[in-house]
Amino acid sequence: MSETAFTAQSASTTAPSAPKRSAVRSLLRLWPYVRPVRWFLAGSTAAALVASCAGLLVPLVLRRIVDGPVAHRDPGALWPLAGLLLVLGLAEAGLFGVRRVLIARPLAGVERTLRGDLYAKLQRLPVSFHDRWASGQLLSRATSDLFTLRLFLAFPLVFLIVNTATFLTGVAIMFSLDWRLGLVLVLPAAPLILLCSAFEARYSAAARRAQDQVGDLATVIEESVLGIRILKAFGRHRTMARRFRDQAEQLRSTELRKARLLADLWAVIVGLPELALGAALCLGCIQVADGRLTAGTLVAFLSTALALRWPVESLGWLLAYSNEAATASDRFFEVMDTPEAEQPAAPRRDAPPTDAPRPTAAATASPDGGIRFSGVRFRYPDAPADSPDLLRGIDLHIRPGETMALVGATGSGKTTLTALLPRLYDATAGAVTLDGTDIRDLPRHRLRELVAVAFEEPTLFSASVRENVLMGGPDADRQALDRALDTAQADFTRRLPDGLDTQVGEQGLSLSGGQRQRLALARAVVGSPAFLVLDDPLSALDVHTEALVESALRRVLVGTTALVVAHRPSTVLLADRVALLADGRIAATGTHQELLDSCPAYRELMSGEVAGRVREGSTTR
Ligand SMILES: Nc1ncnc2c1ncn2[C@@H]1O[C@H](COP(=O)(O)OP(=O)(O)OP(=O)(O)O)[C@@H](O)[C@H]1O
Repeated sequence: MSETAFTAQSASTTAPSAPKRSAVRSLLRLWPYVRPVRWFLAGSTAAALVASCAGLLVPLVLRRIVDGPVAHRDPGALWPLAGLLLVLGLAEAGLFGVRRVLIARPLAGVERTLRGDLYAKLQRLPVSFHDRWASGQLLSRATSDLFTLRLFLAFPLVFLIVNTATFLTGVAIMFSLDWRLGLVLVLPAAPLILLCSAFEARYSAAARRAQDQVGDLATVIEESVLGIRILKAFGRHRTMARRFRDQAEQLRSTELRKARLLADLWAVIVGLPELALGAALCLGCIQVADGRLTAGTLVAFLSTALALRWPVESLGWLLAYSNEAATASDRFFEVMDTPEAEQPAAPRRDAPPTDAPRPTAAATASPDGGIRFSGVRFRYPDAPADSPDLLRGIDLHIRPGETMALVGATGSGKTTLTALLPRLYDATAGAVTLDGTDIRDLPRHRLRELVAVAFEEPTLFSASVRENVLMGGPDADRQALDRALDTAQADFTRRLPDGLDTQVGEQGLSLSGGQRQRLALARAVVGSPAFLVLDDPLSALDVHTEALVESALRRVLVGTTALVVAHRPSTVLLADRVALLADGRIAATGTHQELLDSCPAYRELMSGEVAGRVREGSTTR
């Protein structure tokens, strides 16, 4: 992978965003995931609803107490009513507890399913998708966004329903107690509704910005952690810290904007009903003084109004959280809706059966055998529109059992060409065949069995040495594993504290570059692949180890058809023939000596000391 490619990748810190849809529509898209737990959700909502309504009965009991035992000075009649209050309180508390128990486990399951689907989708999406999306954006979608969705299903969704129902029931009770006082209290509803809809539009824009900024921040943190050595070595940690601070500052501003919006809404949501309550209190007192209302009814009315404070005041928080959940849902489905463009094509009529025995170099000596690129063109999806294709008609045949070195100037497209073979990218025109079969006709798993790859940048996973190597051939036995480690001169692994069971840290950070490269090479050869792609696999090795690996690798290459990207003459020497890539085409092929004799561009590429060393080396092969 060239430096330019890295820059392109890391620069795309903000993921493409989808068209805006309403919060309700965004949330409704979650229905397929919620459907399996709908009865738990309904049960939980019902429990909360009954609990809330039990709370609303309290003012009615209070009215009886005030107009009965209190007005008539009859303490004896108080006990049954006090008992009833106690039962109502206990029922309310108990039912809210039941609600939580009912919903906790099913919703954890929903979150797990969402996360599992997102992860599977990320695995299926083509490499070009990952080139475009910053990893922090994907990380934040898989973690904080899904957490937001679970919390929304557990609280705001339930309480939006419960609080609305409680509010309507409470208003009905207040109107039945005294319609004039009821009217005074519901008057602020109209401006509140208008305010809420204005709030929704503004808040959802801020919520989207904040969640995207969290993703950008995660990208900066991830890059800083992975690139800590480079940052320290170049003394760039302050620059990165400044970038982090800037991003964190932007996020802080957005969060403050959200808080301000919420505070404004909150002030009105709390202030208006308080004013209405004060007015109702004055009016109620006048009515009691006039004898048109009993004291008990006024107490019941005011208690009901106070009981409705939480449903009304929580509205701001519920709306805000629902908006964040709608944004999280949008962000989740932006990934899920991305087409997996590079679907396996329908097998062609002349395609071999997928369970055909694994071809070997010896068994495939037909003229069509080996690897053939025919008229292959390729351009990256995000390449500038006015730029020419990177590969502009590649015609190259690597015969069965042959090792072909691919050389070319830096940035000429060597890595890109090798990436077409395991279909990390698909050619935009032309065809690549393996033993005569178009690679698009091979199921992915079959293709990956046939072709093994070792990249210049060796990536290791947080797993044992054994697991890392066996990724290249899960069925390989102990001898095959030992052979692969010997080929890659990776006997250092046996001296690690736990031998092959030693965990190598994230990205193999605890190993040296050369050690990682050797493990990546062992991974490529462990499955005895029919076709091998090596992208400058020995670049990090010292001269002595390189010579040892080369001599062992020659024995492996005899049995496979291989394409080896070569920057160094010593790597060219591994090959039977060399292909020169220039201007998006194969400019020349031949043995190293033939090209040196006949191709000035090749001579130039291998000029000076390099050519001399190669010539020397070729005589010793
Ligand atoms: N993922 C990508 N998206 C867009 N453009 C890319 C991507 N990867 C590479 N490129 C572009 O393709 C060109 C060829 O890159 P490639 O890595 O194939 O070259 P190379 O010949 O292997 O270079 P080197 O010898 O330096 O490794 C680069 O100039 C780069 O601009």
